[in-house]
Amino acid sequence: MVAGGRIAEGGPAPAGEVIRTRGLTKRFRGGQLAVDGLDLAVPRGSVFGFLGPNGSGKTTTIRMLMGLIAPTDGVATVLGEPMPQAVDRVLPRVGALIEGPALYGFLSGRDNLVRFDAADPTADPRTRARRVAEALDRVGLTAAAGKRAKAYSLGMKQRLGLAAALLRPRELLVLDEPTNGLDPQGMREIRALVREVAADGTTVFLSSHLLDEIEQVCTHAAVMSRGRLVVQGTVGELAARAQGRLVVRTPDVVAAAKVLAEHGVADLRGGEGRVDGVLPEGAPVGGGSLEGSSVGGSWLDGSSVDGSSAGAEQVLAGLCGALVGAGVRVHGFGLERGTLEDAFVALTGEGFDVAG
Ligand SMILES: Nc1ncnc2c1ncn2[C@@H]1O[C@H](COP(=O)(O)OP(=O)(O)OP(=O)(O)O)[C@@H](O)[C@H]1O
Repeated sequence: MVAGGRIAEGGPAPAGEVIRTRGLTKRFRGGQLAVDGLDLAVPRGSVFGFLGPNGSGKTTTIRMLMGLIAPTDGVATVLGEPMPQAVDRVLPRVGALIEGPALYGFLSGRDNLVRFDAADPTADPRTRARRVAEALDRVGLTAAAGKRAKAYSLGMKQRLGLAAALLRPRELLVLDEPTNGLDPQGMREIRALVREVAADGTTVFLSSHLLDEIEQVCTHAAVMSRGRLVVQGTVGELAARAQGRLVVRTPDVVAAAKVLAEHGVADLRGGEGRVDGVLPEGAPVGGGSLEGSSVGGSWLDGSSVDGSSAGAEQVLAGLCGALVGAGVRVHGFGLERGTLEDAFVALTGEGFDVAG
């Protein structure tokens, strides 16, 4: 599919990718490898969460995507254009909020927006007041529009920054940790805004170190760890598959655990009428073997997601057959959905803040 491909007129689904990188790499002068061979694909129309612990390379990636710094190696395409080469053509189509908005504290919220709008050579001065009023309304700052920006709370400043990014219709909105430092109410406001913007058809790319934020607002996610992409896919795929635990309901707990252990199910836990455990990658099942791409850490390469569910089903069927064949009474059998947090901790071996 062509990167940045346009939606066909009247076409039902968003087509193409708004961001695509190949081998994108940034090594800073001091030798620090901040981003290491990143292959990222952000589908048009998605709310794409770029997740990773502090220092994992998110901001550096965003700065390369926006043409603020040049990559050491690799290529980045944004809205179908190469970056940073096409920065002048691409940036007018992108709203960005990176490292907090650059506001004049002594100016009112409204006058800050007037200033942003005036800095845009393509913005018609005759319709400026209307654009500014609409942007203020959109982020809920109409009542506070006359207040100096330095008197705004952090959440209000972020909303004003978003209003500035949304003064004109955008195809892509890029937000670097948009809720960082906000209280729960401020976070809710920003997340609601992100959802609204996305519902209007703008693709949103937002970085975060908060898992539940990604779960709440994003359709897709990519996980960074130490400059490398660990995984990317839809949020549903990530949560559902990376850490699903097999749950067997049975009165024969000991016998069931024995059979499951023999078939490679790990981390077995027995309880009242139930046994659960983890399907390991490559576990032998019913004489066959589990495909490497089906379950476990390595399946999420972004390309084999659909094909892998058939593999998982086969594994489950084999296990169920083995239990029944061994005389275990199976009253319930299935995979329990893991949370995104389970998935990411398993994939990165790192913990996350899950506040918010
Ligand atoms: N200008 C720079 N010079 C040298 N090293 C840098 C520079 N900018 C970032 N780094 C390093 O690159 C790595 C990635 O940083 P980056 O800011 O991209 O991570 P991040 O995931 O955005 O983290 P955070 O959430 O803390 O912003 C870190 O080790 C950081 O110290």
